[in-house]
Amino acid sequence: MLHLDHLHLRFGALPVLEGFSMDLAAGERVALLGPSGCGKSSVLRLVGGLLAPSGGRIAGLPLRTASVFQQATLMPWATVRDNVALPLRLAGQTAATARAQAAGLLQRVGLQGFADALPHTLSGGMQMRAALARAWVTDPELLLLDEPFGALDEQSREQLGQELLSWCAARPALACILVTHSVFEAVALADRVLVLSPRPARVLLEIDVRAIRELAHQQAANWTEQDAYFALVRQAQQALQRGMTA
Ligand SMILES: Nc1ncnc2c1ncn2[C@@H]1O[C@H](COP(=O)(O)OP(=O)(O)OP(=O)(O)O)[C@@H](O)[C@H]1O
Repeated sequence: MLHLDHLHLRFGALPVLEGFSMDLAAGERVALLGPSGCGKSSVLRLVGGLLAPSGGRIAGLPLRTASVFQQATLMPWATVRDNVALPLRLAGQTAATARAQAAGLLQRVGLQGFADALPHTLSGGMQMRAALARAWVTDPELLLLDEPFGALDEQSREQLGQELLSWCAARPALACILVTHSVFEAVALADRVLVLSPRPARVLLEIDVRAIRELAHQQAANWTEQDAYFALVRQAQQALQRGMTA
């Protein structure tokens, strides 16, 4: 579906990407894991059209793309429902239709009862739920997630991660790129993990989480899914450490 082909990006004299490539199939979740400042968010911003590459090519970008960032970035003066309804209003739907759809989504993310609240009256986790609802309301084909759970406590991270998985499970064609600092989150949420080098980012290691989970299923008697999970986490951690010391 999406092809990033030898992307180059500089900020002034700073080379951030020098020939970065990756592919993403429809329905696939790919996590980008890498040291701080290596260029993960820049990749997302290029895909989201917030930055233009100085070289290379982005092909196969779907029509409906939605982004969620570490900050919920809700409009402070609008109710939670109107925040979630905004993408539909911008797409030309009537206020009544957009609000009705937003209300359904708010229920889905556990924010029923908060539709008329202003964002500042919600906790960080609740604001992030609203931001996810705002992304989901457009029924995107591609979801760009930039450390969406980074500012949350562990329990909220876990809960929202599970909600994300169940949302994706109900939409088999939805593809996601998830930027995260957490090896655990990457392995738990992604189908494929790309471990990136320090800037300029290049792929040090690609882990196919699905294939290894499948292997664990086949060998269930002596290798559980939990063993596979920790093996993957160790593999990613070692690749990150090797990248840092290379
Ligand atoms: N608008 C900008 N102007 C100048 N430099 C920038 C800009 N945005 C990012 N950079 C620099 O580009 C590099 C890559 O930034 P980016 O945000 O993509 O990294 P990252 O891997 O997402 O980092 P982190 O994990 O810390 O969020 C960093 O060195 C950063 O300082």
